[in-house]
Amino acid sequence: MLVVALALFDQEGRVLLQQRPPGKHHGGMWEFPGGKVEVSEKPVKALIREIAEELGLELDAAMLEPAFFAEEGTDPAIVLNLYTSRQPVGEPRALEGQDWGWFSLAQAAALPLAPMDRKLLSRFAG
Ligand SMILES: Nc1nc2c([nH]c(=O)n2[C@@H]2O[C@H](COP(=O)(O)OP(=O)(O)OP(=O)(O)O)[C@@H](O)[C@H]2O)c(=O)[nH]1
Repeated sequence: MLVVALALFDQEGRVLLQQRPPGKHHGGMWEFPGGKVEVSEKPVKALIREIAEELGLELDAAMLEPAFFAEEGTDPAIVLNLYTSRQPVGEPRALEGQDWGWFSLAQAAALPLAPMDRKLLSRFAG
């Protein structure tokens, strides 16, 4: 299964993270916003769709830079492709009622992060 996510940075170098809903897999843990790529969907299009659904932000493919990936050897295996964007995009809105915030890399590392998101975050710090 392919999942795409976004590390969106603000002007101060803080990154946007959101909290997964309780009751879901890794519920209550923090993650980069994003979601599953549907069959026949282009990964960048899936990311643009997910960010619009979750945060009400209209991104453009040209704003998205492929960064790192992480994988989990579950069945089915999950590959999480992370993109970055550092362009101003306006004020996010939590359209799914989720908690979210801007965090320095140190603040982000102190949160309870979903496992692949933690691996990906560490790539920025290192
Ligand atoms: N972001 C993230 N997702 C993970 C990790 N491990 C893991 O199995 N996943 C799975 O990857 C998928 C992420 O897609 P999603 O954010 O759209 O998932 P979701 O729970 O909203 O699922 P849904 O669309 O079926 O309601 C989920 O199935 C989630 O359980 C992880 O470490 N980080």
